[in-house]
Amino acid sequence: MLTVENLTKRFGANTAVDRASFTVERPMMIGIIGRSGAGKSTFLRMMNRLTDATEGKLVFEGRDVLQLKGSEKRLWQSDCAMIFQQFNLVPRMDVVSNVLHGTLARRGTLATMFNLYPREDIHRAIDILERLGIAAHAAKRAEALSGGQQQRVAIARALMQDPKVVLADEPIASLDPMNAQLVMDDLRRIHDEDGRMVIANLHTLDTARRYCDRVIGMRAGRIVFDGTPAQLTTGVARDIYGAGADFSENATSTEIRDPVATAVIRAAEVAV
Ligand SMILES: Nc1ncnc2c1ncn2[C@@H]1O[C@H](COP(=O)(O)OP(=O)(O)OP(=O)(O)O)[C@@H](O)[C@H]1O
Repeated sequence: MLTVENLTKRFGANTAVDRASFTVERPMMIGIIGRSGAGKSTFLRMMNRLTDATEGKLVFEGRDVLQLKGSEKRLWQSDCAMIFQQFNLVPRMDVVSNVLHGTLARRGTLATMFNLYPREDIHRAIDILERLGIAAHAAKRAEALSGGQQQRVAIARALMQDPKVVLADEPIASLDPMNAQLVMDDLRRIHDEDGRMVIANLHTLDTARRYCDRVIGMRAGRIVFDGTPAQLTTGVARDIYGAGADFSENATSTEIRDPVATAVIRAAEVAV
């Protein structure tokens, strides 16, 4: 369903992504790992057309999305929602309006200017917030929420687009371990329950191993590993990160392993 062929991005003399190629046969959860500057963000930005590729193809369900223009490109961007490290919400706007922003691509300018949303969209936004356990915060300003809650609002906004693919660029890099786990659980659920493809850039190995069906390792713009979490041994990881024999996986660990405390947080949030 997705074929990436020799995808390349150059910024002047710097090759950020260098002839990346891989194929995905069915929706799955894919983690992309690699050190800072490896080209992970540039890859995601090319995929949803925030950045133009220099060369190569990216074929999704039979169409090279790199060739799409105008309304077709906007439709693809709606099919391919993106979540960012810094949430990118409108801080002073309430949560439900932030979620409704996920419908912007298919709404008219006037309706957008005056915040006119169809009733069914408002109900759907609240249903999505409920599903993510944050409906109790619907009327609050986004800036009043914790980082983890804000990221879940960003996920709700993405789901509002009913996307086929969710791209997440370091979705947990700004979160504490507990909130990181809540956000990763939600990303996994929207793959498991909805069948959406999720591609997440992750800065921690243990998260990639724990949540992803497949892991792609990038180093200096190239794909140097593509396999299952089980194949991602410490030796392979050392290679991806270009580290020496003293490489410690703990340095890339979020230690998000406390299910009891997570359940307590979820229950407390629902009760608020
Ligand atoms: N807009 C840009 N202009 C020039 N160079 C850029 C631009 N965006 C990225 N680069 C360069 O491309 C390379 C890959 O950057 P990219 O942000 O994709 O890496 P990354 O793996 O996502 O790293 P990080 O985890 O730090 O975000 C880097 O050398 C970076 O400096």
